[in-house]
Amino acid sequence: MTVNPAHTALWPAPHASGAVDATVHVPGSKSVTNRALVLAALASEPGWLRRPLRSRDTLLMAGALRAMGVGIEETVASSSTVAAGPDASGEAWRIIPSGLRGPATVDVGNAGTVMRFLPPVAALADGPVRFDGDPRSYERPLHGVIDALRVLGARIDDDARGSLPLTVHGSGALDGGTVEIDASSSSQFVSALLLSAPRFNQGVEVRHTGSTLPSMPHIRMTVDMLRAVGAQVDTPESGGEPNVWRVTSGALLGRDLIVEPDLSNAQPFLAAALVTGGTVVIPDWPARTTQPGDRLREIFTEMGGSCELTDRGLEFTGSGAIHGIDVDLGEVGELTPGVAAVAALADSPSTLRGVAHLRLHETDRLAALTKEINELGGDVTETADGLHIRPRPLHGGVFHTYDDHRMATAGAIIGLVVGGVEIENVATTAKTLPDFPELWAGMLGN
Ligand SMILES: O=C(O)C1=C[C@@H](OP(=O)(O)O)[C@@H](O)[C@H](O)C1
Ligand SMILES: C=C(OP(=O)(O)O)C(=O)O
Repeated sequence: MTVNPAHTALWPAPHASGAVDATVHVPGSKSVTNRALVLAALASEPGWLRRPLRSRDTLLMAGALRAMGVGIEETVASSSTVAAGPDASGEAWRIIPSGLRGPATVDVGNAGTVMRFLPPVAALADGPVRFDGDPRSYERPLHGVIDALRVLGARIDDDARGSLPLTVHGSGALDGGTVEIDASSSSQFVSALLLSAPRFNQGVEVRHTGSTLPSMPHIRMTVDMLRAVGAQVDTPESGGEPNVWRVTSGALLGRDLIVEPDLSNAQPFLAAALVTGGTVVIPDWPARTTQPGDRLREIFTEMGGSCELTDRGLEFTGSGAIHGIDVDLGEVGELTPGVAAVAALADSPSTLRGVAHLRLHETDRLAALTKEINELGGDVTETADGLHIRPRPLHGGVFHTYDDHRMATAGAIIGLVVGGVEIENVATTAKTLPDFPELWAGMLGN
């Protein structure tokens, strides 16, 4: 967790002069966009992706698939020309699968979805695919995917043993079969193996052997999206053995999918309503979703707000009071920075649990949140698996972000009600929400 000297630009976090009252159109989900790109690339016919997220992580995914020979055409569709209905107007990507090619080079940046979901795809290519990325990507766990792919028949050179950079020597096909993995450090190991498994000769049986498994909603998202393109998937929730997922080998359909707004990226805007006692509406909030951000309705209600799903979207209102919370965030780890920011402003202490694996996210998020909130006058301590947050009056100062988009948005939440907060490298939000400063200013009527 080091401050990046190349990114010392400071963004004065806008202060809210009163209760916010805004409607915020949140761009598409990173997790849905990147899964949809992988599944469309593996399909046996072209497909469409409408309202995709266009951000660093998704452009890296698209670039990597293109490098392996997949066609991705970016178009803007008008409401009168789309088959999927009027809601599908706007940006649309047409994905044209082809035989996956190597040699190719993939830049994963610091995208967990790219570094974990693509090595199994590369194993199906007909030549070597070299993976490299940001320095932090070398530190993020990848061994679960590498070891599993070897068991399933792939040849991989991982110079650094279990992490990036590495080369997958694709041979045009992969046996597949049964594999045991410990996915306690990232659910993305499981998702990665399941997503490509319909194209493995024998499909896959993934048996998770670790003591914990984070981010179950993201695994459900993988399973739902696989089924939506015609894959047969057996899961613990559909009557199978606990901790075992099976995907049958078979062709995938090309579909026409509208990407839901990214509900985890809706978090700072909902938090703005909560901490200023205002109202924020997020249009197109899905009535049913696997996105972990949907848990915000419950978490932020417990912390003092109230919400309702109406024809306009999710209408979230703060009461003026902000309460502490004792919550296990293991299933929804990516919400932790935003929950911690609100908790630092609450009227009672909070305990956030179940998120030890966040130490290996974009940065060590537990250390970063502790340091940055405490430097503004807060009282946060790390526990073995989370944070204790005792609210204290905060003051202005620089909030460092460690190349972590969710640190930047967490700092912005605090800056709404604490004068003089400056966010270092707010541009890091481009990982999943490139227009964050503009959306934030728009919410505030600036
Ligand atoms: O599969 C996905 O799209 C994700 C899974 C989660 O990863 P971990 O299980 O590694 O926390 C989450 O934190 C990440 O933002 C996105
Ligand atoms: C952990 C995150 O991302 P990644 O997909 O890189 O794991 C995140 O977005 O909070």
